[in-house]
Amino acid sequence: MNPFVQIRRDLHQIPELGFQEFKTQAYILNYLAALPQERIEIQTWRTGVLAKVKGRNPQQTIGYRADIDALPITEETGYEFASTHEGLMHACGHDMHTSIALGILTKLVAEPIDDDAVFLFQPAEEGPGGAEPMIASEEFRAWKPDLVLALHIAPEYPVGTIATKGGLLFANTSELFIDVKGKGGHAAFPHNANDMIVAASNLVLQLQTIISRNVNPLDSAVITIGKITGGTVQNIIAEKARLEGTIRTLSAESMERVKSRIEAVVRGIEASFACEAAIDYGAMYYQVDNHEELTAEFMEYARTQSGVKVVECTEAMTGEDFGYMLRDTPGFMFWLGVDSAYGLHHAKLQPSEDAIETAISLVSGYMAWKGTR
Ligand SMILES: CC(=O)N[C@@H](CCC[C@H](N)C(=O)O)C(=O)O
Repeated sequence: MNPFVQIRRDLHQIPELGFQEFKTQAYILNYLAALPQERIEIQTWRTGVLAKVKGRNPQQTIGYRADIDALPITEETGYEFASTHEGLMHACGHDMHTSIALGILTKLVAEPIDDDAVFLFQPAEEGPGGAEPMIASEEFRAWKPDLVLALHIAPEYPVGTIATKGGLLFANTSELFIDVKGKGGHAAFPHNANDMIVAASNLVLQLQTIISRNVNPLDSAVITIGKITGGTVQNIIAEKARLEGTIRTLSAESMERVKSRIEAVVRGIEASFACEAAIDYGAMYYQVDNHEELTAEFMEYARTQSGVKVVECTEAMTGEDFGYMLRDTPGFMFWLGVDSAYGLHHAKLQPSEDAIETAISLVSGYMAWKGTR
């Protein structure tokens, strides 16, 4: 078996949430410690790792970023190597991302290039966001790359296909938490209470009218409420309820417009249900804006590689805090086909492990081509 498939399986068994990636960090550090050390320098930052592979005659630093955190999902893959952490799963492919990054790094240690390469094993992509504070850290600034790249697995594409485009690739995101508080009471006497289950249900539906009635149909936006909690038992009117969701827009300006409409709708719910409501926007991610020339150059390079099919895709409403790295440093992200019947954030996501070798060979080849004179 390809050693990086085994690494992916090891990581798959120990999924951890953002900024709690202690075992994952230890795994990465152990792996790096077992490599020949002459060209490697290592720093840790919170639960992340930064690893430099020194080049033979460096004129620039090429950055490669992999996110390492997991999601609060109970796995249903039936894998022999399923998650051993109850309620947590690598359901967004970050186990694949991390093993691929270790594979590329290993290749550059064995076959050094001229330029320095910095590998950023970044915590907390799913939330609350590790890229922005990592960029601000002394550790990152000491090794700031001149260009940076990353990939994300794509269940909908076959293995061997990569997809990307210059310019906007992923949306602006903002988490959304809304708490409503009314008056609880006996289920039989609704007129003596203010039922927050009914208020929250109305709110969910009214939020969707922002997308259908307030956003220009030619400018896409998404509001998804992924979780509703409230109440205690079936025959007590709920005093409180909480909606948890996310907002996606194609520009920072439409994010502001959507938020101002959310605030108006929430004020309306307060008035009509005689309740109090509080909005918290949680973590926000800046759009992933691929550098036009570097992306075009990478796509051209990838087209010359046997077994690689390059697709020019459209932008997607997914979010990625890698957008902050690209706001700071030129570079790009691309989708890596992994051919899974179940999509990202699904309990049955099963990315094809054949894509690990494809990605290691494509990206290490590109970095060698870009970083050797
Ligand atoms: C690639 C991917 O699936 N990224 C996540 C990023 C989540 C950001 C944040 N927690 C939010 O929900 O807004 C995504 O859901 O797109």
